[in-house]
Amino acid sequence: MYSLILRERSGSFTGSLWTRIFTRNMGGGPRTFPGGLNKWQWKRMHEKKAREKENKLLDQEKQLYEARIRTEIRAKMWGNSDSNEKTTKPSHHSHGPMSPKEHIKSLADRFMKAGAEDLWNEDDGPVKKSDQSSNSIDSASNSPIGVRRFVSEVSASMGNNRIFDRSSRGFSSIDRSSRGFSSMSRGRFKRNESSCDEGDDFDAKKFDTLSPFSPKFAGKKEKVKSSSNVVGVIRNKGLFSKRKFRKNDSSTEEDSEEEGNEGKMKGWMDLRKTGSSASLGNHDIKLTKRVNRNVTDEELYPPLDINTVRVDLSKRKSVDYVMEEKQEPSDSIYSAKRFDESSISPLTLKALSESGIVKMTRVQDATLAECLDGRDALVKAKTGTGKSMAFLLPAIETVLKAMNSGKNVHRVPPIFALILCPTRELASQIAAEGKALLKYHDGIGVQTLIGGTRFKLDQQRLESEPCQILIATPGRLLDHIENKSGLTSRLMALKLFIVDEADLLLDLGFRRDVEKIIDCLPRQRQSLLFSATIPKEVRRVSQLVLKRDHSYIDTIGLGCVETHDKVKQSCIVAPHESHFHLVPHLLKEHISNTVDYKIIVFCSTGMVTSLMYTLLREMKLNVREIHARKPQLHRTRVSDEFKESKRLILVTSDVSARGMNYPDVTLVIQVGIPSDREQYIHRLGRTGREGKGGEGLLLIAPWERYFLDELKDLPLEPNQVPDLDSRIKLEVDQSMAKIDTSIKEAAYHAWLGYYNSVRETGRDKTTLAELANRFCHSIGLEKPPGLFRRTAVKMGLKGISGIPIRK
Ligand SMILES: Nc1ncnc2c1ncn2[C@@H]1O[C@H](COP(=O)(O)OP(=O)(O)OP(=O)(O)O)[C@@H](O)[C@H]1O
Repeated sequence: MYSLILRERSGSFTGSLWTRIFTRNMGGGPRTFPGGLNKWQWKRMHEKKAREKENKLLDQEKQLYEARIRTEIRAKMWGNSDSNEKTTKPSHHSHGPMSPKEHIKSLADRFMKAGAEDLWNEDDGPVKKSDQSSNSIDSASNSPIGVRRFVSEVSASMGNNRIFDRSSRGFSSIDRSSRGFSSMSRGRFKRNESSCDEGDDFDAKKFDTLSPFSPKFAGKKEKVKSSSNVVGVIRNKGLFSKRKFRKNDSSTEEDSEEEGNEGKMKGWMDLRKTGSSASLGNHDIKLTKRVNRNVTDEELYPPLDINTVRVDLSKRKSVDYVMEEKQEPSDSIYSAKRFDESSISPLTLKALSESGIVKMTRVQDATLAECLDGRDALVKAKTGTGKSMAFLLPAIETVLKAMNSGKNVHRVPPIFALILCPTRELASQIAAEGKALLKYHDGIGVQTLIGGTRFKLDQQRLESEPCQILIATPGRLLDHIENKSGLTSRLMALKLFIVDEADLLLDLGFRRDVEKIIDCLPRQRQSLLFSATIPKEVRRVSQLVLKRDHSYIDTIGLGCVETHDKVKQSCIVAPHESHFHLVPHLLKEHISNTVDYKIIVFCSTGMVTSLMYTLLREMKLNVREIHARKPQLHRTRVSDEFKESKRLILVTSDVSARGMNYPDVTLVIQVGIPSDREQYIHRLGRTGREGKGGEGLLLIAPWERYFLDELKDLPLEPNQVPDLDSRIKLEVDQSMAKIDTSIKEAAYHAWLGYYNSVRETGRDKTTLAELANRFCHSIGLEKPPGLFRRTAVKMGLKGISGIPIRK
């Protein structure tokens, strides 16, 4: 994320840039670095702190878990046998020791949540019995099925859309036969496979790389036909072997720590074979020995408990099933449920029906009841499927409830719902949607706090107009909090905290600000996180905001791609020098084939956006630009115009990548690699909204091909490089020649800054300098413009040949 910020800011490396704080690229205004730190020291300090905090959280969780397991086993060893279990059995929710039955059941509950596999480590799987097991137990009961495989089956029987409830309320499942099963089993390996539409057969090989307990490892490869079969297998073999707490995948320090542990692990693994059920790190050595002495497998895995689990699972019901039951086509974004079947207020219903909104989308159906219940939730749903409404409706209900509670004795007018989002345009868009929903609710107001407006005016507006729902970008909100504008006391009554585009806001670039904001919010509150992409790391750090017993609601489904089937995706790999020729060609081609075209062109930085816009304007195309360096008034005007228009091209940086709802976009072109896979998905998501069709095109240079690996599970078709006709070439060259050198120089600097911050390209500075020079020539600059010495030092480019330094 930081690199993203840098990209936006790196359009021109002027002195003023480096004296500005690395605020959010999309929202915040300038702030100075406290303590006289420079930008890099500031960044490193924050990254270090964030890492430390994460590690601390993980350690705490680990310790708690270990302590509980130890207590449970100790209780089991010393007298808590089956016979007296009934009298000594503590409540499931207490922190006291559990009986073996409860222990196995609670573990089963944890592991059998689809999605829980994110929390497993590679070795999770059943204990592989010593030789005699393979000889003495019949093959059906002895199949060395992995926990992953078991969950896959169980998950499959629940369909693709799921609600995973961390509490005992759980979800329901129905047996949907092998079709669902195979799609779910593939889901867990989505990074390695193309899509959930791939063949139907469950392939045991897929487990080979994941678990030493996979069928191949055991010398067998078998297909599992029914979940009851699997349950039987698990009952006999022991379901759970080891749960190691996975640390931050990206941290090399932590990686090496885990590697170091591997040797030790091997030692205790041998012991473990004799019977431990749930184990953790080296602490299980002791535990396993005790289990070995006193407890039999029979006691640890009582058949009755597995049956209970089976019954439990059969009660759970997936969202998918609900959809099928109500005859809704599986590719529709809509559910069969109507808003008037829910408990939202009649005045909101009136506003909805007036806008022609009757049916819920799937994400709204899947989340509304949960959110209205006051539960915390982490929600994942595809782009353009109505997530904003899914959180605005509970926000309005929360406000109504709080205002009618009779406890309204606040000294200052309270803010009951706070919605955090990454960009100014998105905040305004959500506010507009909120206002439309509140049309008939007198006295309830939605307001925004976003950068680019005057601080004092914000303050006056907040004081003079009703504001029970506040929508803010983190930077500006923090400015208000830090400047003691009276906002903190108004937030003390907060009931609901919502983070839209949660993965971006919990990423390192924003996380610190989000943490500071959370520190100012009451602990007793409901929190909801929404995004179309939720990488594993985000699921982990979501604990910063959510309660431990939050629900994870995923309407996409494991193994199903996060992009829409109706959006055709393709990729062109062409030399970087040709990109400025190819883009106009591709635009003209699309325009000639599409009557009501509406195109978004994403460029990697603000200044490259500016250059592309100027070129297209020179070529007399109907084009507009938005990026962070444009004044807010311009950004708002263009954004509104693009919403309303047809036959228009918007050239933009990532400020428009997330959440923006521009209806009926027919084509999205991404020039150069996006910052990551998630950003690709969000940019692409500007087309194909509300279940409509669209087209996405990624244009990259041959040396950017490595990025395609990140997208290999998406249906991205390779396209031929189109033959450029000489007229277009000439037109581009002539138009480029007319563009002011300062725009090109700024674009060169921004380009260099962007690719320097991309890990893969930033490592080899000499190659980077060469590529930058090629880019420089392609935009008509004779030689690369010099960098300030300080800038070159900070970027690690001082002394690199091809990087001139300004005198
Ligand atoms: N139930 C509904 N019926 C009809 N239209 C709806 C419904 N819910 C939302 N919409 C419309 O769908 C469009 C897309 O919604 P929204 O912008 O909330 O999508 P999103 O899931 O938040 O997308 P992104 O992931 O890009 O942020 C909006 O125009 C919204 O008004």
